Amino acid sequence: MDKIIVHGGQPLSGTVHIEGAKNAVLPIQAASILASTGELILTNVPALSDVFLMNKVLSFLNINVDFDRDVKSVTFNATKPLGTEAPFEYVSKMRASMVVMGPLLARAGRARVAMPGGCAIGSRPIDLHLKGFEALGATIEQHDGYIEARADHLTGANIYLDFPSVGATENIMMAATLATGTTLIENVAREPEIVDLANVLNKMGAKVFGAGTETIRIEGVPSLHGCEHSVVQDRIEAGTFMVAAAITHGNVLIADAIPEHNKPLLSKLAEMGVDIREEANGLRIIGPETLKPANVKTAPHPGFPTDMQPQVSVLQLMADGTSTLTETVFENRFNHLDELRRMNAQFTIEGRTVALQGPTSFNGAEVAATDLRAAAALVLAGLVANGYTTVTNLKYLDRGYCDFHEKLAALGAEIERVDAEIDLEAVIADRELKVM
Ligand SMILES: CC(=O)N[C@H]1[C@@H](OP(=O)(O)OP(=O)(O)OC[C@H]2O[C@@H](n3ccc(=O)[nH]c3=O)[C@H](O)[C@@H]2O)O[C@H](CO)[C@@H](O)[C@@H]1O
Ligand SMILES: C=C(OP(=O)(O)O)C(=O)O
Repeated sequence: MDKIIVHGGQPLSGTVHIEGAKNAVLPIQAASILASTGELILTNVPALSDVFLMNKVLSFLNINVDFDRDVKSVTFNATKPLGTEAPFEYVSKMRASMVVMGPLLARAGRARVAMPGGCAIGSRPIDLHLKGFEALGATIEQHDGYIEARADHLTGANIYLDFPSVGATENIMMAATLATGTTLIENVAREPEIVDLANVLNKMGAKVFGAGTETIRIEGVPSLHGCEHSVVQDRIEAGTFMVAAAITHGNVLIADAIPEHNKPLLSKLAEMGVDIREEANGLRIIGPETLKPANVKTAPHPGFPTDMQPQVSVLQLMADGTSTLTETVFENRFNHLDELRRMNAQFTIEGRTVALQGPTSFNGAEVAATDLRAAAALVLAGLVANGYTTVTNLKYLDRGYCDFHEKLAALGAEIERVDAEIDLEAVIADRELKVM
């Protein structure tokens, strides 16, 4: 496995292009199950390990999947009879493979999916998904580490989610597209990725109304067909580069960023003294000399995204004073802080809130990613650290960031990705030779 080596201290400048969103493309890939005629053709698909894994799950279900990496496009053909089982081998590697359950149940009347475990950021139960399927008329059984849902046919129902879960909203919404009658789901997730999924389903012939609001209504239809769709931009990747520009006193145009999707982050950046300029083709982020402290609390959309919490903790640690950060969505999403402590971060955690003391003079160190956004946060800290930072466990980074180090290098960062076996000293010696 590779590692990233960053030599901190370079201000970033230039333009960075944002990929299609991981959290939009994964459920949309799963939606291909619903197309009993025609092909689903997706463009703006990011080349991420999660995307490849979801393609493997779909191939296992007997769907033809053709990924053309050069043009970032995937074509799905689900017209053959489908398999109905997503095995442990896949689900254990990626929880998001759970979203095949709703469409499989709707299309094939049966879905057997390995029980997803927890992960580094929390226990992540799926009770809301299952309650939704039951309300639509499915019977659920759990044995031998698998969850099995069955229904001869699904019938529309009124469903209230105790929490606006993204995955449960997607799974139930997809199941309901082929149910008989009307389904009303209340207290649903309102993330831009939910809206993107609803847009695809409607292009496929579904009747989904209200995505992006607290209530989604679905009028069931007998069948769905293929269509073409370009995946929405990744607001979390965009936000990560915004933080990179802000902490390095940089001047970076985040091309194709969608300001409405990043409102909570942009509002915090402005509060902290970052200069934000809306331009014709994106958002320009100019980092100030001194960042002001600000308090952040994560919440479901349109609240501050938990997927930006680790990255924003680095921003807060760079601010001139103490900031608080409260995580309300996941019960264990502060793992990156222990690694940042090894780089000289000072903080105190009390329950779900951490008080971060800035300004931090980060020191380079060898640190290990514990999850996807932790990996990004550690690279960000490396960009402003004194000396060299080595970030290991890049399998997490590759789940959600495409060409991350190349994009940072193109903005002026001194960053390389090398084989884990290569010594830091050898990388430094090589770099000094190149500079001479
Ligand atoms: C692939 C994808 O889109 N992943 C995103 C999705 O994950 P995911 O869909 O798993 O997140 P959810 O919105 O479902 O989870 C949010 C919270 O609800 C809890 N919960 C969820 C379902 C359930 O049945 N019961 C339950 O208690 C979870 O444990 C968690 O504490 O939304 C999260 C919250 O914005 C993001 O961090 C993830 O990046
Ligand atoms: C937590 C995340 O993803 P997942 O739900 O796929 O683990 C994330 O994207 O930060």
